Amino acid sequence: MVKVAVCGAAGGIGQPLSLLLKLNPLVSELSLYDIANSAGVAADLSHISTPAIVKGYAPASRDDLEALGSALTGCEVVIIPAGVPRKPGMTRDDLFKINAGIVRSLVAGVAKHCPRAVVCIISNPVNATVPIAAEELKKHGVFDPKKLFGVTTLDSVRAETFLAELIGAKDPEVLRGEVAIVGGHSGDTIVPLLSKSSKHASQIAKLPQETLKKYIHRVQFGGDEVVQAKNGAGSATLSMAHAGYRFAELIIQAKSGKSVTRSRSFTDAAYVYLPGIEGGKQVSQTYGVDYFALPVRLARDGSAESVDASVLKGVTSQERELLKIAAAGVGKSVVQGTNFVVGAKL
Ligand SMILES: NC(=O)C1=CN([C@@H]2O[C@H](COP(=O)(O)OP(=O)(O)OC[C@H]3O[C@@H](n4cnc5c(N)ncnc54)[C@H](O)[C@@H]3O)[C@@H](O)[C@H]2O)C=CC1
Ligand SMILES: O=C([O-])CC(=O)C(=O)O
Repeated sequence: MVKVAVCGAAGGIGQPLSLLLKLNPLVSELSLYDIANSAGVAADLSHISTPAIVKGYAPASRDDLEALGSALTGCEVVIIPAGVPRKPGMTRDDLFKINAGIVRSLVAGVAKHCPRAVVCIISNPVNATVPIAAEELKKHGVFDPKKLFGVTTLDSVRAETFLAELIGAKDPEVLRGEVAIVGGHSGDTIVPLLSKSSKHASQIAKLPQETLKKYIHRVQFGGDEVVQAKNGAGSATLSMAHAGYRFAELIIQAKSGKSVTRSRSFTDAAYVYLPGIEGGKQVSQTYGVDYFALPVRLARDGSAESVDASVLKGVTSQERELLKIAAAGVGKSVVQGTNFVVGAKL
């Protein structure tokens, strides 16, 4: 049984994500932290007849850190979807100004109150907020690279859904894990490696080049479709709650002793600190970046045992180009995120 915290639990992602977590019988307690309405969301979810005990926490004032401490104490998994979402015309990078500080303060709470927890960062721009989290954890002397994940599962979910449409697969679930998504989580840092698909390679090979090009672009910019359709009311929330839960569920299952292995024993990709995880160092050297999304294998404590660097071998020349572009974009965000903490005065 696992105690899980959601920080930003009353938001567009936080509410449905908390609902999905409440439905998981392996969750013993759900700590819902938000600066607004967490009590209401907790009261609502607490009426659902599943084992998880649900408690809501909110700070009494801007300087109140006690509620965050109470929410995080004893938590083994912390999921962070706190922060502002995009509006049409904005890039994820435009969110940095507000979300960088939010993520930093929440992760400081993790460092103090549950330093051994597995932390999943959803708040954008993920390419930069994960380095912020890493630097903040380092500052407190509790950084374990194996326990920090940037959640990029929505890119995999989209890749599977859009590919199912193209090859006429009625149930996109059959494509789960079929398209390795690597790089980062924004625009051209997202790289779907179609050449790595094994079971559906012949169907993919029949698709015209132009279709494949459009497919890659749609996976990279899928978030924009939702931002535009919501027209000022935010970005993906429901599909993100599903995706965030899909990744968190793997961690919860691993911690509960359930097998989470899928094809090639690697699960969904996540954005991680490469030098700290088996298999990551060489990718870091090859692409000149410390962070990259790669398929991860989870250990029994829900941490990253290793990353699957083999997906980057034997790619097509077009994919190699995409990887170079992604690495350049990720590199810039990593510098921005790192400097936010390292360069900032205490
Ligand atoms: N990683 C990914 O694939 C995706 C990431 N996102 C990102 O997730 C974030 C949240 O998106 P939404 O839920 O749609 O936004 P939202 O505005 O609906 O919810 C955000 C919640 O965070 C709370 N919050 C703000 N500051 C806080 C703090 N200091 N402590 C605790 N809670 C705080 C707000 O009160 C609000 O309830 C955005 O940054 C968005 O860009 C969105 C979709 C996909
Ligand atoms: O597009 C956004 O801003 C939200 C997001 O990360 C996504 O939907 O992939």
